[in-house]
Amino acid sequence: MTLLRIEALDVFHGASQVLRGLDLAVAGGEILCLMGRNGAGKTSLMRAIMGTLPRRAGRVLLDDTDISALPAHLVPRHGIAHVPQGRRLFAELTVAENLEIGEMVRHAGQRDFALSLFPVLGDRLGQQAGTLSGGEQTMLAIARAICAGPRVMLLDEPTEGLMPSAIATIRSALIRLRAEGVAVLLVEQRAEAVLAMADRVAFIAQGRIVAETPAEALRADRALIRRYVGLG
Ligand SMILES: Nc1ncnc2c1ncn2[C@@H]1O[C@H](COP(=O)(O)OP(=O)(O)OP(=O)(O)O)[C@@H](O)[C@H]1O
Repeated sequence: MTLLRIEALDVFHGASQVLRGLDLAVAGGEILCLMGRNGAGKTSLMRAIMGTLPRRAGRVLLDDTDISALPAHLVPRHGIAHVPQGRRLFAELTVAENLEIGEMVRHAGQRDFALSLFPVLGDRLGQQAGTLSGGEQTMLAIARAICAGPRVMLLDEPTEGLMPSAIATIRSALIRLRAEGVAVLLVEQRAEAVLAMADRVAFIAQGRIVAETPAEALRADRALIRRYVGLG
């Protein structure tokens, strides 16, 4: 069942239009990977869903409820969590304090679940977030998002630049979230990662979705990825 639906979204940066009538839907229990060239509008889409980038036109629906009019700070309370590029942790605060900030969003009682996905964080609750390794910081950003009890999770290239062991842990966590019925929208550029996780793949170019396909079709014919990313 569709949890997140984006309809005819127009977004501008100043005078330049970065999303053009963009439509996209993500179901609960689905990992949808968004692929596209640099500057295609992937990050802008995530920010527009969260309301941190203004929308000129179009709607964002969560479970058929229009949340477009909500101020950005209320969007997470409705169950959409965002793990942005750069993670936006509170570097001076401890692991435990960062998790508490996630919990304050919805009091969802998800801390133990989040820590079960990333046991290393449980061993480091008193450590300052800024002193964690890159992979651990990404795990903390995802764990903090999970603490808010999301039904929809947006992640912007979470495994970029990480070691294979951290990537594997994060991948397992996203697969667990899918099993819990969360709708996962993942910006991911590397074909291997997409093929390992995605149920469906949407390709964005110049602010529009130019193709959508079951990941199965890409697994059967990997050359399709290059063709689709080159579209537009
Ligand atoms: N703050 C900004 N001010 C003006 N233009 C911006 C701003 N942020 C992004 N843009 C422009 O909007 C377009 C879409 O950028 P966006 O970051 O959404 O793309 P992206 O697909 O996420 O790219 P990348 O893979 O490089 O992160 C690009 O042309 C970019 O130059």
